[in-house]
Amino acid sequence: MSLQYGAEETPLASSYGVADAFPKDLGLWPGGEGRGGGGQAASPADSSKPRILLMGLQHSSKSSIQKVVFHKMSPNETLFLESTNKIYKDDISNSSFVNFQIWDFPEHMGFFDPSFDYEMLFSGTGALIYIIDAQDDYMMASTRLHITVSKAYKVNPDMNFEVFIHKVDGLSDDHKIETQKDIHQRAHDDPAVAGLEKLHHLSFYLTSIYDYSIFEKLIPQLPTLENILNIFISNSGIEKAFLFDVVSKIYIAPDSSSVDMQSYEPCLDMIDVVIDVSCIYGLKEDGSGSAYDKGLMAIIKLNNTTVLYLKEVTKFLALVCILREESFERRSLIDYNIYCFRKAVHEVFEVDVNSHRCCSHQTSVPSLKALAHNGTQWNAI
Ligand SMILES: Nc1nc2c(ncn2[C@@H]2O[C@H](COP(=O)(O)OP(=O)(O)OP(=O)(O)O)[C@@H](O)[C@H]2O)c(=O)[nH]1
Repeated sequence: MSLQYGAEETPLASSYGVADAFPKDLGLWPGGEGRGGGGQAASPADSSKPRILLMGLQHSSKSSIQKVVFHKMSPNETLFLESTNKIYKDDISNSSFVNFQIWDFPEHMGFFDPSFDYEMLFSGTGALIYIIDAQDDYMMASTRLHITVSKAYKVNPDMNFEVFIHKVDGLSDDHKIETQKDIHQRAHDDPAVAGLEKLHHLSFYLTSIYDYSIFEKLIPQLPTLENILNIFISNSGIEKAFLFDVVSKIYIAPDSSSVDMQSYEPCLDMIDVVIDVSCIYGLKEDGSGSAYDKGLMAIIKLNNTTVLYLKEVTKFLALVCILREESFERRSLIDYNIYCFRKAVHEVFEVDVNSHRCCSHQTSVPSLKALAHNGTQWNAI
């Protein structure tokens, strides 16, 4: 999947204008705080970053998804989250490599009120993710999904719609498929939705915070990065490699569906060790500087004739490779391939940023083809 985001540069002044049109008595623009770290209750002065809107019935998991994916909350801790009663706006750009806003919109706060300002909510939104709790009776959620997408489509036909059939960890494989089919069928049978051409392509995904699925769906660069990582590994004589976001520890692996913990854990530990040592001995005496610098690298030889090799890739990403000692003897070639890999990753994010800047409509995630045109070449061992 590639999520697409709107990239309109909405002037601040007009944001103030439309925000004022929200029904104030519903308490959606309060001075009060949103819950949890990192975000805030939405205010009229929102920036024009690409925006993803999370919607769904109460307890469908909007906040859990946001916290687990972007705030390192462990899935079990989500059991203690309180209900959200304001729009909760989260700016995902400072702590990670992804760059957009995600809004948790509690629809019970007036979405179905006749005076609700749909224009304000949907006009600046690039993607709407509707979450359906697969462990609950999903009839009501399906109906609400249809109403929501048809209202959103009227305001903003360019918007992308994705449906997460969520909490599938509790379902058997057969039950998952049945549920997906049923929800899909209902969407296409509904005359309100069936008439909207774009919604023929409404995408449904099975997700859970207890596995990798939710990360995969929320980080749009993921498939491209996965492909680049595959190309790098197959040309470098490397056993395994992970691309980690050093802050959140979200990782990308060549075959993410079958990551074995015996490879993953030492790589994760290595990042912690390197950052810890760097924090203790690498910062200046007054505490300034960064524990994760450009050019940072580390090598650890293990007692099983393998080597762990860590290299900085971007401000937020580190590549950690596991390779055999004899492969590591050709380190200069590996370094050259890492250099190509690094360049390719930078291009992915540059293309993304540039397309957000340049286009006035929807932008898509760059493909590997685009990277190939830019001339990155890999040397094989
Ligand atoms: N089994 C399972 N439970 C989940 C999953 N994701 C979230 N939950 C649980 O679902 C419950 C509701 O989650 P919330 O994130 O508070 O739901 P919400 O949509 O933000 O709820 P409101 O703020 O009331 O609208 C919590 O108890 C979570 O632990 C999942 O993938 N699987």
